[in-house]
Amino acid sequence: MKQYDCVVIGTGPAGQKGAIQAAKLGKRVAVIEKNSVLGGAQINTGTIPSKALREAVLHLTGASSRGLVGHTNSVKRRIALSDLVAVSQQVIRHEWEVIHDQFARNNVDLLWGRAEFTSPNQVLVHGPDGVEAIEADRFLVAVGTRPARPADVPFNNHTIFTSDEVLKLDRVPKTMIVVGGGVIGVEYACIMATLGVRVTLVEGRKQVLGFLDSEIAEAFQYFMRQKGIALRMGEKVESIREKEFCNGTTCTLVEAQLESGKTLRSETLLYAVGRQGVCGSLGLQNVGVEFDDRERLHVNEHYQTSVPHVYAAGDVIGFPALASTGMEQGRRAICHAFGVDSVGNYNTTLFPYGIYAVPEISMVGKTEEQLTTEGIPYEAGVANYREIARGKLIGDDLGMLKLLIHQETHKILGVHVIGTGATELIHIGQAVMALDGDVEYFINNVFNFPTLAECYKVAAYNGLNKLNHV
Ligand SMILES: Cc1cc2nc3c(=O)[nH]c(=O)nc-3n(C[C@H](O)[C@H](O)[C@H](O)COP(=O)(O)OP(=O)(O)OC[C@H]3O[C@@H](n4cnc5c(N)ncnc54)[C@H](O)[C@@H]3O)c2cc1C
Ligand SMILES: NC(=O)c1ccc[n+]([C@@H]2O[C@H](COP(=O)([O-])OP(=O)(O)OC[C@H]3O[C@@H](n4cnc5c(N)ncnc54)[C@H](O)[C@@H]3O)[C@@H](O)[C@H]2O)c1
Repeated sequence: MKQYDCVVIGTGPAGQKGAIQAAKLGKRVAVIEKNSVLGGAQINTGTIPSKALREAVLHLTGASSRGLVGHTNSVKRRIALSDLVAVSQQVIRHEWEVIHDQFARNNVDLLWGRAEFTSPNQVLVHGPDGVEAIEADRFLVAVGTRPARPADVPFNNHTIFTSDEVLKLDRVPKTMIVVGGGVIGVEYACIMATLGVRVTLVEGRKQVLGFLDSEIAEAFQYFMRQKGIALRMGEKVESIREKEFCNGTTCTLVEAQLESGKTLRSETLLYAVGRQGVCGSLGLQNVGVEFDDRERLHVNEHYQTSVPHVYAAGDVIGFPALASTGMEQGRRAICHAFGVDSVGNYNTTLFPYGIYAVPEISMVGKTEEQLTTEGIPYEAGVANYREIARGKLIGDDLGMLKLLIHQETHKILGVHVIGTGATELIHIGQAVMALDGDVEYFINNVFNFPTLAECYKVAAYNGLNKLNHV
C-alpha cells in the first residue's frame, strides 16, 4: 500500500495550493480528484468560465470599448453562444495544463477517483481502473460544494438550471428569471442582460448582495435597472414549474410563483440560491469527523477538523467560500500540519470581495452600516470616476471609490469601489489597511497620472476636507 506524508482530496483552488505547499515542504504528497478534469468549480463551472464568458460578452457586444468615442455599436450583431463557449473552453484548457504541470513539476502524485476514508489514516480511491487503498499521516479535505438543487424544483438543465448548466446552453434565450441576488445571481444577470436577454431577478431580501455597503448596492441596483434588469426585491420564489403557454413561437414557458402571489414567466430560469456541501460520501464516519446539515465541516483557526490530523479548507468549511480565500486556507492548513509557524496571520481577516458584475464591484474592510452598528466614528471620502482624467478617457462616468476613514486616528476602515477595474484597484486600499496605514498615505505619495488609482488621492482629500470642515 502506498504511504504518503499528506493526502489532499480535491483539486480545486484549496486542494491545489495545499498540495503544492506540502510538496514545497519536501513531503510525499498525493492529490485525489473524482471528476474527470482538474480544477474543481474554480476552473470548470465557476470562477474561470463565468469570467471568460463575461469578458467574451463585453468584447463581442462592444460594451467594454466605450472610451472617448462614446458607446460603440455591437462588434457583432448576432452573437452565437458557441463563440462565447469556445472562448471559455480555451481558457479552461489552458488552466488544466497549468495545474497538471504544477503537480508534475513538484512530484505531486495525481490519483483519479473518488476518495473515501475507511479509517483515520486510510483512504480508498475508487478510480476508473479499480480501487486502490493509500495511507497518510495528514489529510486535507478540499472537496468543495455543489449548487443547491431542492427536490421541488423541476430542474431539466435546459430551461430550468443552476450555474453548473448555464454554460452549456445551446442558445441565447430571450428571457430569463434569475432566482437569488447573491454573487452568482447578479453576475449572470448582468452577463445575460448585456447579451440582450430580458432578465428578471428575484431576491428574498431588500437588497442584492446583502454584504455590500448600502450606498454601493443602491448604485449597483440603479445600474442594473438601467440595463433593463427587472428587480423583484423582498420577494421569495415559492414554486417553479414548466407550463404550456402558446404565444406565437414559444409554447412552453417556465413559471415562477412568488410568495406575494405574483406569477413570473420566462423562457429560462437560473436557480442561484446558494451551495451545498458534498461530504456525505467521504466516509467521514470512519474517521470520527462530523459535518453539519449542509454537509460542511467545522474547523479551528488552523483549519483542523475535530480530528487533528484531518484538515479542511475551501468551500467545504463555508464562509466566505471564494477561490481566493480557499487558496490561502489550503496553504495555511498545510503549513500548520507540518509545523511551519512562520505564516503571518494579519491578512486573513482582510480579504477582499471581487464581484464581476457589470460594472465590477469590490470591497475590503467594513461597510458604513457595520461601522455605525459597532459605534466606530468614521468619515467617508468619495471620488467619482467622472472627475478623474482616466475615468473620462475610458468613458466610465458612473464609477466611484469610497474610503471610510476613522475620525480620530485617520486609519482606513473600509474601501468600496464600483466601476471599471474595481477588483484590481481594491488591492491598493487593502495593502494600506494591512500595513496599518492611514489616509495621509494617499495624500503624501505621488500617484501615476492619469490612472484610476488617483481616485484614492481624491477620496482622501474629500474625506479629510470633510473632517477639517474645509
Ligand atoms: C459561477 C461561480 C462563479 C464564481 N466566481 C468566483 C470569483 O470570481 N472569485 C472567487 O474568488 N470565487 C468565485 N467562485 C467561488 C469559487 O469557485 C469557489 O470558492 C472555489 O472553487 C472553491 O474551491 P474549493 O477548492 O474549496 O472547491 P472546488 O473548486 O469545488 O473543488 C473541489 C474538488 O474536489 C473534488 N471532489 C469532491 N469530492 C471528492 C471526493 N470524494 N474524492 C475526490 N475528489 C473529490 C471535486 O470533483 C472538485 O474538483 C465562483 C463560484 C461559482 C459557482
Ligand atoms: N465573484 C465571486 O467572488 C463569486 C462569484 C460567484 C459565486 N461566488 C461564491 O459562490 C457562492 C454561492 O453563491 P450564490 O449566489 O449561489 O449564493 P448566496 O448565498 O451568496 O446568495 C443566494 C441569494 O439567494 C437569496 N434567496 C434564497 N432563497 C430565495 C428564494 N426562494 N427566492 C428569492 N431569493 C432567494 C438569498 O437571500 C441570497 O441573497 C457564494 O459563497 C459566493 O461567494 C463568488
